[in-house]
Amino acid sequence: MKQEVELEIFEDPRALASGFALWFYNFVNSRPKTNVALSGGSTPKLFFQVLSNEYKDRIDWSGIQFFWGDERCVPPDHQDSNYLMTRKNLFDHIGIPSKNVHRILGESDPEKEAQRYGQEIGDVLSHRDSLPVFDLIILGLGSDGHTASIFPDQMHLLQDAGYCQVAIHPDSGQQRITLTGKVINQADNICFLVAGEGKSGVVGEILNKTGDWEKYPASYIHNSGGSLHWFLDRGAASVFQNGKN
Ligand SMILES: O=C(O)[C@H](O)[C@@H](O)[C@H](O)[C@H](O)COP(=O)(O)O
Repeated sequence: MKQEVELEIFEDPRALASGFALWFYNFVNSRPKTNVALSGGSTPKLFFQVLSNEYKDRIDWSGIQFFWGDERCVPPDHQDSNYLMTRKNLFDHIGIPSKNVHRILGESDPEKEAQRYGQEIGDVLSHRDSLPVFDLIILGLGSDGHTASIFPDQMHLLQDAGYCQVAIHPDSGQQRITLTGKVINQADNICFLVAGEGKSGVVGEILNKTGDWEKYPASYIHNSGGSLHWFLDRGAASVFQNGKN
């Protein structure tokens, strides 16, 4: 079954962050409770800043359970930590109960933590077809086609039977913990946030199914039955829109 992609294109990264913040506000306010998995990366950072500046008092934060789609295997005060980025740009500015923040313990033994976090997800979320269901997963896209921490040389993580696994960044060798493709694709809503011309080639290939699209993990993210949204800025959308690749 071919899944429709809902696409929104904004002028620049800041407009994209504002547009997605409005979408997020409407989403969480239309439901009593939300389980969301966050992403690392530069666009989510802007999105968190907009949320804390403009939506701080307009969202009932106690109704949201925050998880992560991936984390770097570093302590929570390390500059590479996705948790630290979220804390600094969002949690430090809003009233979020600590029981609502389900962080990946990047400082723990990676294999054990992947197991533990998978168990935590399994315990908190409801299930469909024996898999936990996120209401929303926010994803970024690397210029090599990776998403969460599923890299092109580790495509097996798309199909892995676990909920979480250890991944290795192909260039730096840094260990990561990532949700597997099965859990990502079980989400009710998946939102890619992608900004910048540097991503335009890979975005064009994935959305037009041209070139090397089959080699990119992000090409295999489609939540059967759910909604798949791509939020782009003009730079990231340029090749896709011109149909140049
Ligand atoms: O922790 C991470 O690094 C990610 O979750 C990763 O998948 C990221 O979203 C992309 O690499 C895009 O990152 P940018 O938005 O910074 O380009």
